[in-house]
Amino acid sequence: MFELSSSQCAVIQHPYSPGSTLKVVAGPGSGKTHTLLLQIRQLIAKGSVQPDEILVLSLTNKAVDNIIDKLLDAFQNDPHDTKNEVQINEVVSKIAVFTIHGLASRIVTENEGIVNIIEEDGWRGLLKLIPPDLHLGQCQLGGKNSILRPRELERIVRDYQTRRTAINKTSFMESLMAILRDSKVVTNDDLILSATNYLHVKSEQDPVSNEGITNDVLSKYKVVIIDEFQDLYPSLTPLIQKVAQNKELILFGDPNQSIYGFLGNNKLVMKSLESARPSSSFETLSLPDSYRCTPEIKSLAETMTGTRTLANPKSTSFMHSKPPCGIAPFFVNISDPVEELEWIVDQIAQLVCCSAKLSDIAILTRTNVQAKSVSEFLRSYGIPFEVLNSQPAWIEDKHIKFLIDLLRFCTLISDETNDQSPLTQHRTDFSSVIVLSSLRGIGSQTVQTLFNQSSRMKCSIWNLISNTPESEWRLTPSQRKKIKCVVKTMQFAAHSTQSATMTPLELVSELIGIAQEIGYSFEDSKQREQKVQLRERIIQMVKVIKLCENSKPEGTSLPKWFLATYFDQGIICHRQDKEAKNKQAGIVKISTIHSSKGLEFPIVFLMGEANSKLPLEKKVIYVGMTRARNLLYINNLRQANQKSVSLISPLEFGEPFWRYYNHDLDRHWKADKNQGLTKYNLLRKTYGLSTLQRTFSTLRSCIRKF
Ligand SMILES: Nc1ncnc2c1ncn2[C@@H]1O[C@H](COP(=O)(O)OP(=O)(O)OP(=O)(O)O)[C@@H](O)[C@H]1O
Repeated sequence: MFELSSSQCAVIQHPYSPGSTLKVVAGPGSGKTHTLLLQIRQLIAKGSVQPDEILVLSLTNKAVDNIIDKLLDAFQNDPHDTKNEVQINEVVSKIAVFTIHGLASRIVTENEGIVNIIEEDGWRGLLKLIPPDLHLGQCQLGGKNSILRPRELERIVRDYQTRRTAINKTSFMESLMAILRDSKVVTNDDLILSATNYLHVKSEQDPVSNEGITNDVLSKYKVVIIDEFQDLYPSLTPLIQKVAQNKELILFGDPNQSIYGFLGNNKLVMKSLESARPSSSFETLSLPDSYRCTPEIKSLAETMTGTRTLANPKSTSFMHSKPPCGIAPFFVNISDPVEELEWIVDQIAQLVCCSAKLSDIAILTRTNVQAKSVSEFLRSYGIPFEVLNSQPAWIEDKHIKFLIDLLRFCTLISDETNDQSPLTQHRTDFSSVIVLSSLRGIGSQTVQTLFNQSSRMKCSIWNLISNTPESEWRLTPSQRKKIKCVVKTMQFAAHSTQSATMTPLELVSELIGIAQEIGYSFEDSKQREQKVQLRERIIQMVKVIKLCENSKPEGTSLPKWFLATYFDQGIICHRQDKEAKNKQAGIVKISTIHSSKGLEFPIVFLMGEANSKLPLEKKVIYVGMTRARNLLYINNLRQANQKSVSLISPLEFGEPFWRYYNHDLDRHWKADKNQGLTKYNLLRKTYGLSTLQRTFSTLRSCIRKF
């Protein structure tokens, strides 16, 4: 365990003070996350607050993942703590760590039941409702050749809601709005707004006595810690203010790493948080140290992006920084994308022949598409890799998404069947559209006809198909037959999936069975590799349902609790898997820069243009560059005419660098030049590098100089 700097100690020892705000401004690699974790530990150790009185929030899953990942370690490494492992686990499990949207979702679900947070899939489902050749004012939405995309429909709906466009008030748009309203379909912004309203309404009801997350937020939590404050955007401000009311608010972040500026101006949020409390209760501390990047990397990152280094106005102490490593970051200008990837593979081969492990290396890209092509390229060489997603992969899987939609549909049907009040009626509409439009043999036309007929009859789609005789459905005989089969299965499923005695595994098996029975096709997972992947993701889903089973409050059904919390619970499982993966032999990490935020790697290859003049882009580049501990390669693809820094092969870095490298990573190091070269030759054979012209020339020059 390392010694804490005086700036870190100042934050950790900061006394608990209700109603105050502490803002900790910390540069990359200054130990922000580490300090945040130790501060939580200290607050509990001093008895200022109990573990279940601390709420930690962040905007991204990645940041939450990172905190959950390290929280247990921080407590286990406390030399003064005499608790055993079980007791430590218990303490850590009481600390609430959520994304802001995860917290909002829990509050809203607790108060009004299941809500549908609409994402791309949801909009895609709604697109199926649009009749051919539908004209709305200036816009033509439907038609055979319509290329309306989910995002465009989202924009049209938003504009229509706010009456910003000249779209006529048509019965179609009104029915679409009704579906969204009655099915409680919300966007992320709506979710934040509703959660804020519930907190306002509940805080006015006296006394606050009931159990649940809303009351925990209002009366139990004493300290609210927000990590990565630079990611907050204005529409979150009212919720944060309400959540932090009367509590100590601690904000950690780095304005230079604000890469979500496109969501809104973070400075406005910080201003309103500052002005909400008297200035005497607002304190700013900074962590100016730099434990991660070599000075070579840090100063290049600052010069290239025009970032100002953090000063520590309050501290007169020595600023901690790593000593120089002697190797400056490399600029590599390769104009051909394939050549660029070939070059990276060759460098990886050389690096692992020296002292690096495959798991030390990260390739950071600007886009997901670029990350995908890098992963395909590495796969073709047999190089093991892992793509770091901002969300656990199972949640992103379209088949799993369907199973979740199906479970939501079953649960809502069950509610609608048991409660025919106007509030519950129509809640199934959105799910009906999403589920029906994903089934084989049920085309957009069938969904549109049912939607139009139910709108005219002023009943829900489910009500229409489950309660009226099939002869009244305006469908063809074959369409009727299919819908009849869906209704029959779903009526049974609405009952079976809600059974209190069902185990998580039984629940998922039941869902898969229902999906197949109603005509959902898992067919694109026919290939062995995809089948294995889907099976693994289904196992993930079962694991998360198991976690939900353990944390489920009394009186809430498992499906409902899962639907409300699977996102956050999924992150916990993601962490357990990561631990298992880390134990495997080394794997190269591939990630977009956005998903790499908060992480660090000994060696980073940064792909894409690095010389942008746009302020937001500069911040993205800054984040990418500062993920590297020791070696940074900037593949400045679009700047092919810019002069490259002359490249040195890793095999030529020399002993002092590799000694430095191993010391930095706390590894034992044994110099052996020849072994490195032999290994490189072996790798060339294994990965087929010898087929590459370029590699040959690098290799030849490398052998000559060795
Ligand atoms: N006092 C210390 N002495 C030595 N190393 C430290 C110290 N504090 C933190 N570190 C190390 O510095 C590295 C960066 O720490 P951490 O990830 O907490 O930084 P961060 O400020 O959260 O970075 P970023 O803002 O880029 O996410 C980690 O490897 C951590 O173990």
